[in-house]
Amino acid sequence: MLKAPDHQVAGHQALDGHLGPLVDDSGCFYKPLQNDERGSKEVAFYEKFISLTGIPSRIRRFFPIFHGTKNLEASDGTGMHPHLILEDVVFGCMKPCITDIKIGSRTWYPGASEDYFQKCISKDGNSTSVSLGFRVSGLQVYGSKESDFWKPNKKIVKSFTPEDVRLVLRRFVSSDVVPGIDKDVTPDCSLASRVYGGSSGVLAQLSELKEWFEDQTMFHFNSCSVLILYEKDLALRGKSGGAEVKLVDFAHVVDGNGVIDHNFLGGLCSLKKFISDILTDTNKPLSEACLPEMDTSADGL
Ligand SMILES: Nc1ncnc2c1ncn2[C@@H]1O[C@H](COP(=O)(O)OP(=O)(O)OP(=O)(O)O)[C@@H](O)[C@H]1O
Ligand SMILES: O=P(O)(O)O[C@@H]1[C@H](O)[C@H](O)[C@@H](OP(=O)(O)O)[C@H](OP(=O)(O)O)[C@H]1O
Repeated sequence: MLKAPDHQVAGHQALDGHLGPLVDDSGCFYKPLQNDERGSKEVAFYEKFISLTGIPSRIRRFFPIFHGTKNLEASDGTGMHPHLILEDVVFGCMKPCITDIKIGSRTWYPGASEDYFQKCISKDGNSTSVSLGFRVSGLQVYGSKESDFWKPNKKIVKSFTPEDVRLVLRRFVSSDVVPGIDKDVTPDCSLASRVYGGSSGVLAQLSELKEWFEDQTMFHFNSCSVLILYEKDLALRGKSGGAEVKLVDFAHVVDGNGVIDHNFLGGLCSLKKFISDILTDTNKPLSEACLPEMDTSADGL
């Protein structure tokens, strides 16, 4: 039985008669091919990627497993439509905390139409992409109580300033979540070392990915996202929470032509620095930690 995903945080959604991804109960995520060349470009990327023999498994694990394509009844009611069959990276999670972070200070790609280029330039400049080299595209965070949950809407996410991003990445690893706009609550970051730290935590995974990006010149991952996810209840119980970093959205990947993807690499370095600052701060007494200034102008924070 196919249904809209319970834990999607960004992108096109299969709600209210729109075309969006579906999931089944055996761990597959079906992403509809977008009707323009984006869909076929994403399929071409996955096909090429799985055919390459030189990519080590420590890097492959960052990519959802690809099982080909299939015609399925589209979520918008328009009939059969081709879908990518991907591994559902949150399959089996009960309370996954997830954030989708679009990497790169620019999201346009060489050869894009003037309209697309202008759209990207505007979105990049009006978000943290240009200033930070990445932007948060969406997130959901659970708290320690059953009812605690925060999934800010698109409008709020789009208004995030660099300081908001600092705060959000701290809230993401705090035991309690304050939904909405309570600006007086300082995130406790009590799960930071379990989720972001350690030999298999988010920072270590980002470092592994960065090392690959310092060398790989096959692809340029324009407008691609890093998903960071972990299971809240496990982390609250003192475990790592199975923290994982995944890459998604390859509709604008182009040939690297023997040049490193400095746009992606720069964004990754910047994200790593944000995460490592949180880890450094959580190892300091609170009085010495560089907590972000609360931005009282941003609705929803
Ligand atoms: N393989 C996957 N398993 C589980 N969830 C996924 C997977 N791929 C994507 N998602 C979820 O779907 C969201 C959107 O994914 P993606 O960026 O691929 O879609 P899109 O519609 O192309 O987005 P955009 O509008 O940014 O181009 C992600 O933020 C994530 O929540
Ligand atoms: O940031 P938002 O508001 O969620 O906007 C979407 C986001 O920029 C996507 O990256 C983009 O898809 P592409 O990157 O594939 O162009 C999509 O374009 P679309 O609306 O034309 O599908 C936008 O709607």
